[in-house]
Amino acid sequence: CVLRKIAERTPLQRLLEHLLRSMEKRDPQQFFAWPVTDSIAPGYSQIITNPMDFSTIKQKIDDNNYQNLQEFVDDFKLMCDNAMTYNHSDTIYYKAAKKLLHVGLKMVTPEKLRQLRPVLM
Ligand SMILES: CC(=O)c1cc(-c2ccccn2)c2ncccn12
Repeated sequence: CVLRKIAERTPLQRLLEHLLRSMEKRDPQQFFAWPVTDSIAPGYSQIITNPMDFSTIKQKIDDNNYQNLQEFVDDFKLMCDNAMTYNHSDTIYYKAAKKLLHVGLKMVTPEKLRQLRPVLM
């Protein structure tokens, strides 16, 4: 039979998956769940050069593509900034992005990180 290598998780991957789940909970309408398409957002791919969404972040965690927490936070900020670039400030998407950015960054303050399994910090 083929020996299957069970995907073991590094401590960083476990931390990032916890943070991702917490951030996704703050997006109940799932505006940020999947890549934004040009069909739902006309001209999106011409305006936003570096698209990002939660499903892409999840894939990067699974691929062990993040070397550290900062790279993960940078993608989260990119995702929110893209929405605040493409969408006008009076849209639900802009407002959702602004709120999500604020809430998400509070999750990764040193104080909050220390509260996560202190033994790991
Ligand atoms: C994140 C974002 O910019 C976005 C998500 C969506 C979206 C995401 C899921 C379902 C419906 N719309 C959207 N629609 C129009 C313009 C922008 N957006």
